Amino acid sequence: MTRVVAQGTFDLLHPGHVHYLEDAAAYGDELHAIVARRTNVTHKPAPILCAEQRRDMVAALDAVDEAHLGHPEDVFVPIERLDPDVIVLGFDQHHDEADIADALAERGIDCRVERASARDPRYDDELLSSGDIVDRIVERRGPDRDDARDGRR
Ligand SMILES: Cc1cc2nc3c(=O)[nH]c(=O)nc-3n(C[C@H](O)[C@H](O)[C@H](O)COP(=O)(O)O)c2cc1C
Ligand SMILES: Nc1ncnc2c1ncn2[C@@H]1O[C@H](COP(=O)(O)OP(=O)(O)OP(=O)(O)O)[C@@H](O)[C@H]1O
Repeated sequence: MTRVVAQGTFDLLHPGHVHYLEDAAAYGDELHAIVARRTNVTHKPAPILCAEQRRDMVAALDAVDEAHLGHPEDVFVPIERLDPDVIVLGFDQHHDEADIADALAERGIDCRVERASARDPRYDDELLSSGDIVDRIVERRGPDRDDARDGRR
């Protein structure tokens, strides 16, 4: 049984996330997704949604066998617990394969590191970035929005 791990923030889910997780799942028999804690997302604006909601949405995807809240402090705690055969990084994830491989070796974890492919937009108006989705929401529903939702939540 080949166990695969994928990870990410997974704030506002989009087809790019689905592609990544399906790509990762193809590396083995069982895919575990680790959902980043807000405090560990320091390389970009913090996610809008809480970790539990982001975990639940990832868990609902067919490609994912189990989704886990990431460890608040040590990103290798879930890795040591799951003991995966493969860790698949996202196509643009800010982690270096060699650094991860070295960290795994230091911990005596026998696991290879792969990188998933990108999903390119299929439709003119497709948004394949959680951040871009947030930006569009602000643009269309923000304080100086033109399609005001008067009186509604
Ligand atoms: C091997 C690995 C294990 C990770 N484990 C955790 C974790 O336990 N807790 C956590 O908050 N984030 C964890 N992360 C996620 C990172 O914290 C980082 O925020 C995440 O990779 C965000 O990537 P993104 O910008 O693609 O969403 C892990 C990342 C990797 C590569
Ligand atoms: N278009 C895409 N194609 C393939 N993988 C993607 C795509 N978009 C995101 N991913 C992957 O999904 C994982 C989680 O990404 P993340 O949660 O950072 O979402 P994001 O949409 O990339 O966020 P943002 O664009 O706001 O940084 C990462 O490993 C990332 O590489």
